Amino acid sequence: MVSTATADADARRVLGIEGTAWAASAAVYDVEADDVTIETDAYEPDSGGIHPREAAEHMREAIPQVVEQALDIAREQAADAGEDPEESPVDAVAFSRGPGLGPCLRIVATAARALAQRLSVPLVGVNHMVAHLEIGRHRSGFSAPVCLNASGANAHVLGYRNGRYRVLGETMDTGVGNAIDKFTRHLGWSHPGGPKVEQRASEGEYVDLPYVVKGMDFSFSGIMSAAKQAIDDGEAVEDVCYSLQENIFAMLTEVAERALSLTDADELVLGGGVGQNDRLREMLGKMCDQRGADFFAPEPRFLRDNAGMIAVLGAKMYDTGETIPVEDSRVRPDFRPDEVVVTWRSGEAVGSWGGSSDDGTVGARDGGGAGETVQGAEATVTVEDGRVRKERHPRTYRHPTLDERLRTERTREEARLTSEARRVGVPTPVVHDVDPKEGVLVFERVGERDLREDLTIDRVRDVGRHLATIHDAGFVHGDPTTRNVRVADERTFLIDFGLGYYTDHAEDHAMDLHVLAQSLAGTADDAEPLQEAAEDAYRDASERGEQVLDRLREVEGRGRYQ
Ligand SMILES: C[C@@H](O)[C@H](NC(=O)OP(=O)(O)OC[C@H]1O[C@@H](n2cnc3c(N)ncnc32)[C@H](O)[C@@H]1O)C(=O)O
Ligand SMILES: Nc1ncnc2c1ncn2[C@@H]1O[C@H](COP(=O)(O)OP(=O)(O)OP(=O)(O)O)[C@@H](O)[C@H]1O
Ligand SMILES: [Fe+2]
Repeated sequence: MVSTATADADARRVLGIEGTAWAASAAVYDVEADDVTIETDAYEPDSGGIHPREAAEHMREAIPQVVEQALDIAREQAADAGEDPEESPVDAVAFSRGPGLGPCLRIVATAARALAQRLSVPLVGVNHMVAHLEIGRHRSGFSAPVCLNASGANAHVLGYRNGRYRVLGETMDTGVGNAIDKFTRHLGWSHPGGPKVEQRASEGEYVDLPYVVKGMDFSFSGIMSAAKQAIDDGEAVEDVCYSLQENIFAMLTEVAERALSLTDADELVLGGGVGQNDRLREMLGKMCDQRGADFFAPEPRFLRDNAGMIAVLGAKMYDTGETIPVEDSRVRPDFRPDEVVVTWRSGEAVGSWGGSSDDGTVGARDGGGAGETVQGAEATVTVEDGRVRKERHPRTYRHPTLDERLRTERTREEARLTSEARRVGVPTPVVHDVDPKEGVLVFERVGERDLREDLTIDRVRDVGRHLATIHDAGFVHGDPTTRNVRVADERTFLIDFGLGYYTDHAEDHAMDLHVLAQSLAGTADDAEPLQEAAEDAYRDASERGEQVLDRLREVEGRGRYQ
C-alpha cells in the first residue's frame, strides 16, 4: 500500500502509548492486517501497593524503550509494505490521557508529544476506560454490546446511547482489582493480589460474606472488611479467597445482567485486568448463555492495561478526525468515560435502548396482558387473572449457597416491604402469597404500564414523594428504576422491593435517589427536568430531605476515577 500520511486518509498504522498506572507500554496497530504488537514493561512494587511516585519513575525509564521497540516494528511493517522509509511509519501517536495517576500520565503525555513532533504526525488523546471497552467490541465484532469494565482502579457497566458511553452502574467505593489487592496486603502478599487470590481460591470452600448491589451500582467496602475480619478470626485463607471471588464476581455478573435487561442488549464484552480471572469469565459466560446473549472476553494481553487498546481506538479516532493539537493535550486524571463524544460510531442509530419510538412507547415490556410472561433481570413474571406471579429462578452462575440465600432473602424482603410500604401510604400491589424457599410471590396486578413508557414530571414527582415516605418509615426500595414503577390513570405504584432493607442512614436513602437518577438518565432523552422534579418532591415530602439531597451530591461526586 502506498502511504499518504495526511489527516484525511484513513490510518495505515497507529502507535499507542499507555502508562496510567503500572504498565509502561507501547504498541503498533497495523490497520489493514488488523495486527497489534504490544511491548510492555511492568512496574512491580517492592512492597505494598502502587506508589504513584515510584510508578512515575518507572514510566520515565521504561516508556522511551518500549516506544523505540514499537517504532522499530512499525518501520519493519512499513518497509515490508514498500512504503517510503523517509516517511513516518505511523500516521498518528495515540496516548492514554486518563483516567490514571497524574504523575504517570504526565510522563506518558510528554513522551507522546515529543514523538508526534519528531514524526510530524498528529496526536490522539484516548480515554483509557473507553479503550478497555472498545478493544472488546473491536475484537468481537459485536455491534452494540454492554461492556463490563473490571479493572484495578475501576468497575462499571457501560452502554452506548446517543453518541456517548453511559455509565449504567459502577462501584460506590474502590475499583474491583484494588479491593482484592487491599485484601491481599492484609495477608502480607505482594502486589498484584488478584492472581494470587485466584490461585488460592481453587482449594477453598464457601463461607458467608456480604453481598451489596444497589440497582446497577455496587460496593466492595463491606465485603472487604468482612473478609479481613474473617482472616483475623482464623477462617482458612483459601476459603476466604474462594468466597470473596464468588461474591464479588457474582455482584459484577448480576449488574451486567441487569444492564443487558435494561438496554435490551444481547451482547456483553468484558474489559480490564480482573477480566483475566477464569472464574469471572465463567460466570459471565454462563449468565449470557442462560439469557441467550453472546459473551466475549478479549485475550489476556488486551484485558490488562496495554497500549494495544490505545492504538486500536486511536486509529478509529484518527479516522474521524479526532486529533488534538499539542496545546490542548493536557492529561485528565479524572477523565470519565461518559465525557467522551463517540464520533467513530456516529453512523449508528441513536442507541441501543430507551429511545422513544414514533408512537411514544419505549421498549417492549409490559406485564399487562393476561397470560403474558415478562422476563425481568432477576425473575420471570406471569400475569394471570389480574394476578402477577413472580418467580426467582436459580442462577447457575453463582454458588448454590449464595444463590439460595439471595433468592430467599429477596423474596421474603420483597413481600415484607411491599406490604410495609402500603401500610405507610405508598401505592403497591397487595401480596397474595409468598414462598421464600421457592422464590415465588403472587401479587395483585397494578398499573397499566411501566413508568418508562409514561415519563412525565407529575409521575416522577409521585416517585420522589413515595421514596420520601418509605425513607421516613425507615427503609429503602433498593432499586427504584423507571421499570420498577407502574402507572395507572391517577396512581403511581412502586413494585419490586427485593433489594430493599431497613435503614436510617442518609447514605442509603441518597443511594435510592441516585439509582432513580441513573435510571432516568438511561431512559429519558432529557432527564434533567425529571430529575429535578423528583428531587423537589422528595425535599418537600421528606422529614430530612435537605440532608439526604446533600448526601446525594456527595455520592454523585464519588465513583470518580483516580
Ligand atoms: C486507570 C488504570 O490505570 C487502571 N488500570 C488497572 O487497574 O490495571 P488493569 O491491568 O486493568 O488491572 C489490574 C488489576 O487486575 C487484577 N488482576 C490481574 N489478574 C487477575 C486475576 N487473575 N484475578 C483477579 N484479578 C486480577 C490485579 O490484581 C490488579 O488489581 C484501570 O483501568 O482502572
Ligand atoms: N404487581 C404487578 N402488576 C403489574 N405488573 C407487574 C407487577 N409486578 C411486576 N410487573 C411487571 O413485570 C415486570 C418485571 O417485574 P419485576 O420488576 O418485579 O421483576 P424483576 O425481574 O425484578 O425485574 P427487574 O429486576 O428488571 O426490575 C415489571 O416491570 C412490570 O412490568
Ligand atoms: Fe486499565
